[in-house]
Amino acid sequence: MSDNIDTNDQSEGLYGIDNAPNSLPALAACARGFLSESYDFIIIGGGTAGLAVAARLTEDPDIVVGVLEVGKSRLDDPLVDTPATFPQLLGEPEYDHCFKSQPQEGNRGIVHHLSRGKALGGSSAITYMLYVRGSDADYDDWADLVADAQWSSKALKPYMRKHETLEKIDESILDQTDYPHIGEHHGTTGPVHTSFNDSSFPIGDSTIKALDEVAGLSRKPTDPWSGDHIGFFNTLGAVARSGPHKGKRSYAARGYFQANACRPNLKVLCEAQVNKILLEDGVATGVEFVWDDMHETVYVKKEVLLCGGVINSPQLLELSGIGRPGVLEHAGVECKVELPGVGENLQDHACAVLGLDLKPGNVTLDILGDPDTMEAAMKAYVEHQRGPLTSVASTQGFLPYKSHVSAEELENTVENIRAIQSSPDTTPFYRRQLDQVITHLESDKSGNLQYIMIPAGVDYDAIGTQKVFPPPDNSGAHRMVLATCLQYPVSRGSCHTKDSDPSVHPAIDPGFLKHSADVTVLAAGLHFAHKATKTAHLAPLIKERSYPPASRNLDNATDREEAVRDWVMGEYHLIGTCAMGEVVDSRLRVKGVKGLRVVDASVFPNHVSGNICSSVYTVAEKASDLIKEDWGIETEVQELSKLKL
Ligand SMILES: Cc1cc2nc3c(=O)[nH]c(=O)nc-3n(C[C@H](O)[C@H](O)[C@H](O)COP(=O)(O)OP(=O)(O)OC[C@H]3O[C@@H](n4cnc5c(N)ncnc54)[C@H](O)[C@@H]3O)c2cc1C
Repeated sequence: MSDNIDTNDQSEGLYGIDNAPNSLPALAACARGFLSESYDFIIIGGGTAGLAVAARLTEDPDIVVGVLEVGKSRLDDPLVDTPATFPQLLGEPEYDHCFKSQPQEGNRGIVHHLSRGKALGGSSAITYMLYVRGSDADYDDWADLVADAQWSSKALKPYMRKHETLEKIDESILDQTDYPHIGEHHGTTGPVHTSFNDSSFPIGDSTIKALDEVAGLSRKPTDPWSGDHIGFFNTLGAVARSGPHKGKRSYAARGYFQANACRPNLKVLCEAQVNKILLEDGVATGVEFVWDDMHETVYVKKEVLLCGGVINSPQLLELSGIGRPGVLEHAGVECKVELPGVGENLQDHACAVLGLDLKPGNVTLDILGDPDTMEAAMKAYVEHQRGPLTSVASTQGFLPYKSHVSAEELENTVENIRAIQSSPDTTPFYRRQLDQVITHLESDKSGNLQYIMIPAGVDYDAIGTQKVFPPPDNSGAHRMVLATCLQYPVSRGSCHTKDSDPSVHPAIDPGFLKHSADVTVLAAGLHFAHKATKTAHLAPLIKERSYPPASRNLDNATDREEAVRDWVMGEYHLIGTCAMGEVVDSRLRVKGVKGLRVVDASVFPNHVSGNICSSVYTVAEKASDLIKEDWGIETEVQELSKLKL
């Protein structure tokens, strides 16, 4: 790790203030308090991106920002703060919007529960906290799609660093072979703290060795956060390891909001549901919201910034009359701005899994089912803010699809995709996206497939309730899951409002396995993972495979594809429903409307390889500078450009 990282340095002032309620003056107690201000910017959604933008814009004391968030503040809620308790948040309406998908035809008609954070901090409050970045090619793809070099990997790197504080690796990790990192690609003063677990399971090391062996890899990625993450390693988590929030989740509400909650020019109203963006002559002038059953209106002096996330941002555009005319007519909403891309291009990373029961003597998080061990873990957490309750599932890595298949198989997969490109129904945008997917498939360096080892069991019947990660029981059994996740899907879904009533959830189709090329690629990944379980590093540790069932012979190609069709789940990485290039321009302004931008995961024009929260923070940091530039507010761009990258 670079010597210049001082994790105790809180001088930036973005982190680590007292958490007592009276230290959060920016949190409005009621709608009247919120409405007593007049705002330059209104931000819809105090989530991952929304709070980042609010923090950056209010660095200028003359800019007044109001944030409306439908969820509650969960600052100091132990279920949010304690990394190991994240599964308990999923499927709980107090924390999760609990969306449901349309039946997924590519996946046996299954209806998926789609978690989205409903809290100050949004989905960053309920993630499993893996801190991963995309590869350089991903952001260069964005820049190509929107014809704007400002979105290239080179241009975004300062923003990757800006949101992060990399913490020191724990001294108790003696063998650091699988913990690669180089300081120069990491931030030292950002609001989001990232760290490695302070303990590890031997099964994680065995898994990395097994995956390395089957991949034929002898090298480790130099720094998987540098833009090249091919290979297997222990990843970072968004968990603080020092300071007043040691051992807790590091997320937008903590790093971007709480740290700035004394700013007089920032107001946040929670439990406020925005129902509509007001448009006058093509200009966004304010929003209508409901708080405690009261309908309120707030007007804005400069811009409305829509940060409602990948489901609610397109829904709100449509409820406000911006979108595809047929969709709006069907929902009973008058069309004010025709914008056919709204709600289209929905993508997620679909995952297939191998469930493995381990032989006695192996230890996973299931150990927490033993009351004595749990008591010891709680003690370590309460007294020292460390131990298994502060851990994330860190064993993971990426490989190119090309490394898994023969030249002929690769060609067949590519031909299958080219067939879509030649269809007259394929939009020019999708055609160009598919060019990028093909380039990734043909590359030796592209992370088409991500592998994640979860040291715990999964309930395969719970996909519709999101209770897929059951609490550990006291049976003494130890289980692990090896997930294979598709990073550049060909399939596209959509998210459209069904009704002019904002409380009706939109129709959400994540499009899992809609196109057979996605099944082919995932099945190749599943084969690779299956082979890893047969190596001398893993085979002696495994009692039996619990999933897919033994009736699926994973040495057989047809069975592998059927196994993928039987069960996939999303990686919670929904993106793209207000895509840059289609719905917003490269300055994130909604096309055909003045005074309205979208800033959240919905603007990603195409998918990236890896978990996406870091990319959302990066987009928000970039957007903040774009907004500042457009309004003549001083930015840090010059200062950033001086940083050595
Ligand atoms: C369960 C889960 C696990 C994940 N795990 C990881 C992980 O380990 N690593 C990783 O990198 N990524 C992970 N992700 C993905 C990542 O967290 C999200 O992609 C990212 O946080 C999305 O940020 P956003 O700003 O687009 O939306 P959000 O953070 O969801 O913010 C949207 C906000 O808008 C609010 N809102 C919506 N509608 C309205 C309205 N009408 N009025 C007022 N407020 C509204 C919402 O309540 C929410 O707070 C995970 C996501 C989930 C859901």
